[in-house]
Amino acid sequence: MKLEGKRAVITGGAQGLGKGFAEHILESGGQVALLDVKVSLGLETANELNAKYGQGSAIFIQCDVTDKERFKRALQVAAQVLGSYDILVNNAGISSHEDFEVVLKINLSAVISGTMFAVEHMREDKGGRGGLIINISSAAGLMPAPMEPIYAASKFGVVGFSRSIGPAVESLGVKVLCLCPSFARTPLVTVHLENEDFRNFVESMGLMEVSEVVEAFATLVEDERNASVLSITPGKKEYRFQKRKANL
Ligand SMILES: NC(=O)c1ccc[n+]([C@@H]2O[C@H](COP(=O)([O-])OP(=O)(O)OC[C@H]3O[C@@H](n4cnc5c(N)ncnc54)[C@H](O)[C@@H]3O)[C@@H](O)[C@H]2O)c1
Ligand SMILES: CCCCC[C@H](O)/C=C/C=C\C=C\C=C\[C@@H](O)[C@@H](O)CCCC(=O)O
Repeated sequence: MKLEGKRAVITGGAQGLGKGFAEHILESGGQVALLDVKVSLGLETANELNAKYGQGSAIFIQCDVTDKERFKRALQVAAQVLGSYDILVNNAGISSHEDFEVVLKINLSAVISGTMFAVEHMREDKGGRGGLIINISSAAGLMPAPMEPIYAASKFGVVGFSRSIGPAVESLGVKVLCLCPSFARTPLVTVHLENEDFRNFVESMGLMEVSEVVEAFATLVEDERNASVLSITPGKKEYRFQKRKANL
């Protein structure tokens, strides 16, 4: 998909990878709505992006994606303010929490509800204009992560969901893509780097800059292969599960 003139909603867009994806869309001539629980940071980021890319290019909407009604309403507000939206990036995520169900709610359930809401908005058989849904999983959605088993469960879930729902919504003009980065330099990772074991593990895998993940995101969006899963590790970008069997 060419991004010029396209309108995107990005969950967890106040910082980190979400902010990086927003910058890429804006640089390509699109507009963005950032949804996040962090209100002052979200407003600050939207102001920064408007100053850089032109007033009206970015809006911020406060939203906790685990609250289904508010998430639905936030998407409706984004559609009203932007005119519509062509892309939803389900990016909001956390690594760990004392209550494992919170991790599953943010990292997996909200990806599912966001996808369902966006399909309803985009579906061509009900007057929509089609679109792209990009779900952010992780390398921990493709391989075991013994340090974070619940996180890994949520991210494996995102890969399985994206590969399954993509073919199911293709006839509606909607494609679902999935991105699986290994470690990147964002607050999600950097807050833990003082822990020596964690730091050693990250160093053994390598730590990407946000720009390397954004470059992979750009490839995924441009290629627009429905139900595809793109893995990005330092210096290596690779489509996984290439051979799709017939849709059952
Ligand atoms: N940074 C990495 O190394 C890495 C690697 C692989 C995958 N990921 C995934 O990429 C995504 C973005 O991660 P990041 O590294 O930018 O993290 P981050 O912590 O820097 O940013 C995540 C954003 O999500 C927001 N968020 C959290 N819970 C939310 C909720 N309930 N509702 C709305 N917003 C919420 C946060 O406020 C924050 O702004 C996550 O899904 C993460 O699992 C990150
Ligand atoms: C197997 C590949 C991993 C892929 C990257 C993943 O998506 C990103 C994860 C980001 C953060 C993970 C943090 C995990 C931290 C805890 O397990 C803990 O070990 C950190 C130490 C706690 C502390 O003292 O801060």
